[in-house]
Amino acid sequence: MDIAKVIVDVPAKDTDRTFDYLIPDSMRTWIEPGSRVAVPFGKRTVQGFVTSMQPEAEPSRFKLRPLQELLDLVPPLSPDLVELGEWMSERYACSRILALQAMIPTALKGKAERYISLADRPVADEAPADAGALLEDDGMSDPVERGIVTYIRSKQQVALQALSRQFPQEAAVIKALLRRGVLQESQTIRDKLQKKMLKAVNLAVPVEEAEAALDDFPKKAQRQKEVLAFLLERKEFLPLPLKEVLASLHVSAAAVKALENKGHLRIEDVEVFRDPYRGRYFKPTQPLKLTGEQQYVFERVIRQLETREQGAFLLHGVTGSGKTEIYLQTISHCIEQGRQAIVLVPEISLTPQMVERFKGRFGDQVAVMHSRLSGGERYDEWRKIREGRVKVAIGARSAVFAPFAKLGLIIMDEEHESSYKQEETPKYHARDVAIRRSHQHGAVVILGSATPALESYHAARSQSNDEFAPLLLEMHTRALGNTLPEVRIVDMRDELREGNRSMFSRALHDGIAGRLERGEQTVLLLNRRGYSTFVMCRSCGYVAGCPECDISLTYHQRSNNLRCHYCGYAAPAPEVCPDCGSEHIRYFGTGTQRVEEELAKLFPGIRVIRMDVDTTTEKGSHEKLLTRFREKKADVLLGTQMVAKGLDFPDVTLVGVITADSSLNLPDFRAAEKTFQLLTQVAGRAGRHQLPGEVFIQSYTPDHYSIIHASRHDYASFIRDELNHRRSLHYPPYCRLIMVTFSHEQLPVLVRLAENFKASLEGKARKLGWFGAMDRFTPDVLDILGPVASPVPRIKNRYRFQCMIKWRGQIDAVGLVRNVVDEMADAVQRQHLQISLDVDPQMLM
Ligand SMILES: Nc1ncnc2c1ncn2[C@@H]1O[C@H](COP(=O)(O)OP(=O)(O)OP(=O)(O)O)[C@@H](O)[C@H]1O
Ligand SMILES: [Zn+2]
Ligand SMILES: [Zn+2]
Repeated sequence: MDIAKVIVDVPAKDTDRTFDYLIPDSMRTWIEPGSRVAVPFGKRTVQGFVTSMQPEAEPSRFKLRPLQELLDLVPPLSPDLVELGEWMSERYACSRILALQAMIPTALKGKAERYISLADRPVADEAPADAGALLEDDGMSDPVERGIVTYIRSKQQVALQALSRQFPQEAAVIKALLRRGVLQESQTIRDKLQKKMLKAVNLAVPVEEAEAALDDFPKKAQRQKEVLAFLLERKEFLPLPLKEVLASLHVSAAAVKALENKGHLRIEDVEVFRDPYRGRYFKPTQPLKLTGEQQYVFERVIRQLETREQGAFLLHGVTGSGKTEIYLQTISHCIEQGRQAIVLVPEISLTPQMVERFKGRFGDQVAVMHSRLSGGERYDEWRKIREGRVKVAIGARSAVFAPFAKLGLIIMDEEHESSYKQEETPKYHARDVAIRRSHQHGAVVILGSATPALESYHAARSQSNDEFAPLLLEMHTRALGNTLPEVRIVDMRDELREGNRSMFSRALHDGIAGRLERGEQTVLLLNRRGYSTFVMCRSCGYVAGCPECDISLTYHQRSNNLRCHYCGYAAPAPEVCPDCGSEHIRYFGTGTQRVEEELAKLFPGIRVIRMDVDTTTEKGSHEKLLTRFREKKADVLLGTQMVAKGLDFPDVTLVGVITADSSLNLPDFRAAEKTFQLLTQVAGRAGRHQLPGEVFIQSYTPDHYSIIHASRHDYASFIRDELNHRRSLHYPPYCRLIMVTFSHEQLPVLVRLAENFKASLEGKARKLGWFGAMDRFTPDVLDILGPVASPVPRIKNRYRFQCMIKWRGQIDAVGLVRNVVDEMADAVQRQHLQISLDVDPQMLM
C-alpha cells in the first residue's frame, strides 16, 4: 500500500474528510486503519488517524507529502472503531475527527511541539563552507554561539520553549544559527502524558550463569552476593523494582551498581501501570443460585450469546430484583467464550459498591474507567483494554468505546439515565452506540432498568424492525423475596393548611424519630432539579404552565415574567394564585444545607451525612461518605439525585422525598418521566434486606399521575398514561427531535440569522414534500418550532436562540439540517455566529 487516507485534527467544515499521504517505506508494515500519525498540514504538524490505505492510483495533481511519524506501536483505534466514527459523524451531525477523538483517552490528544537540534548537514548555499568542521570541534569563534551549539548537542534536541528559557537573551543568535543551517527546527506530536516508568533490576546473564557466579563470589563482596541470591530466588518475578530490592535487603544502590558493572545484572526502566484500586482488597464472591425469574432471563441471554449473533434485550426488573447478579453471570459466560464485556453505569452510580461487585467476581480482569481518575490512571486502564490484558471494562458513558477486539456483551445499567447522552460535541447517546457496536461484533446488549426510558420500552413493545429495537425481559419480584416498600404520598398543602410550615410533614418527622429510636437508617432525597425556576402556589399546588406546550413556564427574575421555552409564550409573573387567590405563590426551591440545619434543630444530636455537589468534589469523597453511612456512623443520608441510585444498605428502612414536585415542573417534556424514575429509584433503596421498608413522598401536587404510579410501583400504568400524553402532543417516541442552537453577541443579527435558517430549512423541506404539521396520520414529516430564546438566553455575553425540529418517518432529517447549517458556514465565519446541533437531545434546559 502506498497511500494512507488520514483524518486530521483540524476541526472545520472544509477539513472534515480524509487527506492522502504517502506511506514511507519505513512505516509500511506498521500503518493500519486506526493508526495515529503525525502529518504535515500546511505549515504545521498535526495529529491524524489513518482510516484506510490504498495503492497509488494515477498520479494526482498535487504532490503528496509523506506521513511524518507513527505515534503508537499498537494503533489506538481498531478498524471497527474507525467505521463507528463514520457512523457517529452521520448520525449526530458532527465532524469525523471529533467522533474519533471521543473514543480515545485525553492523554492521547497530542499537540504539536517544536524542537531545535543540530542540522543533519549544513544547508549548502547559506552555510559557510567550513560549517561541518566548526560543528566537529566547536571551533566557533563566537563564544555565545559555541555555548548554544554545545548545549544542544549535549541534549540532542531541545524543545523550543526550553531553549528560550535556557538562553532568554539570545533569540537573535539562535535565529541566525537556524538561518545559517547550523541548527534545524522540527515538529513532533507529543502526548499530554507519558507512561510512568520505574527503575527495575533484572539479570543480565542466563540463570545458570548467574548461579555459577554466585558460587565463587569473593568474600568481601557479601552484600553483592546477597543481592544476586535474592534475584535468583525470585527469578520468575523479574524484573523487580529497584526500590523493593534495596528496601528488602537494606543494601545501598552502590552494591547493585557494582553488580551491574560486573555484568551480572542490569538496571532498566520498566513501565508501571497505575492501578487506582491497587492495594485494595476486594472480597471474592461466588455466583449466587439464581431465582426462577433470574434463571429465565439468564438462559435467554445465554442462548443469544451462544449464537454469536447480534441481539439486544431490555431487562425491566424492579428495584432489588437482582439485575446485577444477572450481569455478573452473563459476563462470566461471555468470558468463557473468549470474548470481552463492557459494563456501562451512569457516572453518579459508579460507586465503590458497584466497582466492588465486579472486582469481587472478576478481580484483575476488570478495568475501571472513572472520570474521577487522573488522566494517567485513565490512560493506563484504557491500555489494559487495548492490549487485551483485561476482560471486562466498567465505566460511564465513554466506556462504550472500550477498544476490545472480541466484544461479546455490552451491559447498560440504569439505561434510562440522561447522563448517557453526552452534552458536548459529539453529542452521542451511549445506548445507540452500544447497539451499533453490537451489530459490528455480533454481540449482545442488555439494557437494564427498573424504570426503562420510554423510548426503549416503546421500541421493545412495538417490536419494530428497527435495528435499535430490543427484546423485552421482565422481573417483577425482589431477589431476596421481600416485598417492595410501602409508599405513602403526603399532601404538603394539608400540612400548610394545618399550620405546619416546616419542610418536614408530621408523618416524615415521626418516621425519622422512630428510626432514631430503633437504630435504623434513613435516606432523604432533596429533588433539586429545576431549582428556583418555576412558580408554584404553596396553598393549592398550582404551577404556571404554557397553554400551548403543556410544560411549565420558566420564571425570569430580570423581567419578572414567565416564559415558555418551546414556543416563546410569555406572561407576567402572578402576584396571587390564579386558581385559589392565595399570596403564597412564588418561585420554588430549597437547598440541602437548609434541610440539614432543620434536621439538627428538630432532632438534636442527629448524625447527618450530606451528599451533594459541594460535599463530593474531592476525589474519593463520595466513597468515604458512603462507607461512613454503611458503617452506621450516621443516621441519615441526605442528598440530591446521588442518593437515589444503586445503593444497597440493609439497615435503611425509611426513605423520604422532601419535595417530589421540583423535577415535575421543569420546562422539559420528559419532566414526568424523570420524576417517576427518580421516585421509583429512591423508593427502591428502602427495605432491601430483612427489615421492611417505608417511603414518604411529600408533594404539593399529589394527584399527578407520575407520583401516584410511582407510589404504587406501577410502571405499566405510568407508561400507558405517559405514552398517551406524548402521542397527543407529538413528542418522542412518536417523533424525533433535533435541537439547533444559535448564539451571537448581537441580538438583531442573531434573530435574523436564526430566521434565515428556518426559512431555508422550511423551503428545502417543502420541496422534498416533507414539511408539515405533526398530526398523527402523516408518516414522513418534518416540522420546525421557533426560533425562540433558549432557556438560558445569554451565556458569556452571547445571546442564544434555538429551533426545535420535530420529525419522523423515512426521511433523512439530520442530513437535511446539516446541509442547511453547512450552507450557512459563510455567515458563521464572517459574522461570528455559532450554531450547534443536538440530535435526539436529552437536556432541553
Ligand atoms: N439469586 C440470588 N440469591 C440471593 N440473593 C440475591 C440473588 N440475586 C440478587 N441477590 C441479592 O439481592 C439484592 C438486590 O440485588 P441487586 O442489587 O442485584 O438488584 P438490582 O436489580 O440491581 O437492584 P437496583 O435496580 O435497585 O439497583 C442484593 O443484595 C443481592 O446480593
Ligand atoms: Zn393557589
Ligand atoms: Zn409553549
